Amino acid sequence: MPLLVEAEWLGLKDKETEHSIARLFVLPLLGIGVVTLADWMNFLLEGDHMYTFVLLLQYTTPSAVLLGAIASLRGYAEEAICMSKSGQLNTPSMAVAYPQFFGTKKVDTSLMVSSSSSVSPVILSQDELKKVAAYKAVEFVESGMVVGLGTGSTAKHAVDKIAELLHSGKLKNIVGIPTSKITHEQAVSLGIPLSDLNKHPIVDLAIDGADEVDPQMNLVKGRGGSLLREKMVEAATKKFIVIVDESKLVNYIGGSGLAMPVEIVPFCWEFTLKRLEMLFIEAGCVGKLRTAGGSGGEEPYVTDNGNYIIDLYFKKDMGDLKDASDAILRLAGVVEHGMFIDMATTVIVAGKLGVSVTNKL
Ligand SMILES: O=C[C@H](O)[C@H](O)[C@H](O)COP(=O)(O)O
Repeated sequence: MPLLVEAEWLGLKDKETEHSIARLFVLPLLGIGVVTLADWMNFLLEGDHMYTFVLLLQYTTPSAVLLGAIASLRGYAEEAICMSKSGQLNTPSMAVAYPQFFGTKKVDTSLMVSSSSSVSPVILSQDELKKVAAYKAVEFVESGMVVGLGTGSTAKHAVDKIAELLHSGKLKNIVGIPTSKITHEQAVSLGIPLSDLNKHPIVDLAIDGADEVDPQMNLVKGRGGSLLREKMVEAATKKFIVIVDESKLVNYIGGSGLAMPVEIVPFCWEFTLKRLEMLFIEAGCVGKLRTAGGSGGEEPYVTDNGNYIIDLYFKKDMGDLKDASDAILRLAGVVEHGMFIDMATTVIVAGKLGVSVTNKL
């Protein structure tokens, strides 16, 4: 019986609490009830107390309940969805389970069925979802490729996986182009051969996270401070795969209410901040200098390129994104902004109901 149903009986709202209560209390009580009823109706082997005991044990221990939930992974499916340039979604074309995340050799793939089956109640943490999206993206990496290595907590999983495949010999002759100093350090520590855009001006494939993804696959990036190098590398790539967990999906750019970063030169940054706010006065835009470090955390955050970041917060939709982009870039003092408009070719979203792969045609 689906766990969600029991949770609904209890009138619970929070999904993780629902699932925990359902797994740890409701299901065991139901199990006891079913076994007791079966015993009372003489459905069990008469006089075989050990058999009854084992049945009760199976249905009441949390680990057994958890194993049942893991088995229900068969409902965890992936949909490959094609999206047209106009942003219309077409019918899902394929469905498989999460082999790369749970997938270790222990997974019984015979349990995997299509996404049209039941919805799995198994809860993944946000970091696990990021890993699912990242591992899926790495399936697109082929030997001999020049690969843009993104920055952030999601992209980090992709870099780890690429290194693992290189060491196991499943991938060969990969050249990585890191999008930040921190990714450079990670890749060096993992032994991934690296280069740069000077030597490799054309990148085959880039994999990176994002802070927001809108329905047209436009992005906000740079809350981790790496937007400039990311944009340089990802503008030079043939295929740009964005990897996110579902919390990053927004109806419109700026729609999360969180920062849209703009990298600026430090010179007279307050002047640039005010000019940025003025551009979007109708959208209720407020700008803040990003700070980090210092004894009180009040020192300006300095990017890998020696610049500052102004984080813009919008109360309303900023309107046409290309117009907004042009207006920002026309301001002297602005180096780059974190809107990645029409750049992603594939978006991989890992959510609690599965992972979707959306390609821009
Ligand atoms: O500057 C940071 C990058 O744009 C990241 O890709 C972005 O902030 C997403 O990071 P995360 O995967 O940690 O959410």
